[in-house]
Amino acid sequence: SNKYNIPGPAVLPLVGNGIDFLVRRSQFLPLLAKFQKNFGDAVRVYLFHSPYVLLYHPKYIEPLMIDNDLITKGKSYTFLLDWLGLGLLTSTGYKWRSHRKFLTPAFHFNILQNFLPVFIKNEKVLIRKLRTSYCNDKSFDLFPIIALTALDNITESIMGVCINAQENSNSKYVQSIEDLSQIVTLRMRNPFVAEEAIFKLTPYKKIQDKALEVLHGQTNKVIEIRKEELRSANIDKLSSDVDIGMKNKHAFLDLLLLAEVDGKKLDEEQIREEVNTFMFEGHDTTASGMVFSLFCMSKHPDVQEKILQEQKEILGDDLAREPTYNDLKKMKYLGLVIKEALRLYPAVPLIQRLITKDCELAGLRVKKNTSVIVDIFHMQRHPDVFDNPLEFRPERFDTSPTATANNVFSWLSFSAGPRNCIGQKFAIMEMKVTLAAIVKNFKLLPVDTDPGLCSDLVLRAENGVNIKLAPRHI
Ligand code: HEM
Repeated sequence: SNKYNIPGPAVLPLVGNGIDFLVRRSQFLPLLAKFQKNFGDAVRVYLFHSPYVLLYHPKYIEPLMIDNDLITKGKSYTFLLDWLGLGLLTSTGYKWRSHRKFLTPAFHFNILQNFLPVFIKNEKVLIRKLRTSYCNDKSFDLFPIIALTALDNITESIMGVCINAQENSNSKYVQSIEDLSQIVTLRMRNPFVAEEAIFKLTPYKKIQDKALEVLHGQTNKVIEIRKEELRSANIDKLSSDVDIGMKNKHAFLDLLLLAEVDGKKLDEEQIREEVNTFMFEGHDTTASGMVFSLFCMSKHPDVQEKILQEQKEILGDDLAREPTYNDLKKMKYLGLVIKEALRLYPAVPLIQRLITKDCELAGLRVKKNTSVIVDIFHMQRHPDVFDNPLEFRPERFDTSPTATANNVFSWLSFSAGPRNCIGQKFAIMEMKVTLAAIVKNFKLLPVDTDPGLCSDLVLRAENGVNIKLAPRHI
């Protein structure tokens, strides 16, 4: 019997609907679309004996996102634990609450302003790379290139350590992130490989171990470099809370290394968990966001012209001038372009919560221990939520939106409620700096291949996100 008043496909003994989920990575989003088409905006499925509910409409999603008790992440996040441990993304309860409170000041806009020179420096390296190696008749995949820019941005800003990944073009780190993301999401879909005993027998286990060695090696290196800098400067504690909040004498990493939570410094493991979490969550997301924004722009030359026009209005005669924080705030149209690109191509396409108490979501009965998948990707393409949802039209966010689109829960690219993205302002700032520079320097030309979208933790593309570049002269 269905103790849920939620429709879904017929459930087989033992495997549940697990067989349906055995699809190629680029077929997972289409599978979720098929469930929505067949059963509506809320669908119940079972992966083996574990119940999942898929939500596609803001009316069901809103009550979930605003509930201060429903802050525990879904079952699928367990596959991230070997990599990220229980950092801010994956933890719950008191640990999450106290770390969130403790880390929030590090994302105050006073601090973010100090990152502007970092973003500009790395944008310049990117422009030089693009001009010398990619500005020709050949199409190329943006993702690995932009991922290195984003990696340098996060490492140098919040970690306070310079690794020059763009110039050393050591893409072992980026490759490892991609390998791990694919393995982790495979385990989220495939209930067989999900089992630790089976996973260990597959070749994926070896690939995962190798990738973890690279990623953890990198985070350990970053922590060691910063520790050494603090040691040689004789700094062993923060002189006051305002060091972080207002004056930014210290990077985010120093907060982890020096500050106290409940009268105690964080232990080594807690520090590593947060560094791994922020290194990943702080660069792969913005990389995806920038790459798909550029992809959308490549198909819309008029949008590029409008961005350029806005740049001219803001920067005046000298289009090559470095933008100030104030200039960034004035880039309203570019902001709309990013918002619209993230609507169609949300960098985090799916999120999940574990329901920790029997509850009702706008009439849906959801039992304790159900994992609820919020399908941000399809919700943001829902024809009841956005007019002509597949059309790329940045202006849609400018004029008064339709009644349903007005709901803040109809645009969830950064999630909402207590577990929303802590890095939203950081991300928008980084994306504005980088995207404006690219549009000023190049014409983006479309390439006619289907990217083959994959929800591999962040939105990626099986066939790459390809464009061509032609020079502009500014
Ligand atoms: C375009 C860029 C970004 C997008 C679309 C994005 C999106 C999201 C989303 C949807 C969540 C909720 C995840 C969940 O419920 O499991 C989230 C959480 C989070 N994001 Fe972002 N993010 C972006 C950039 C960043 C950046 C730049 C940072 C760090 C500097 C960051 C750090 C985090 C962290 C730590 C969390 C967990 C917060 C918590 O649970 O308290 N993100 N992000």
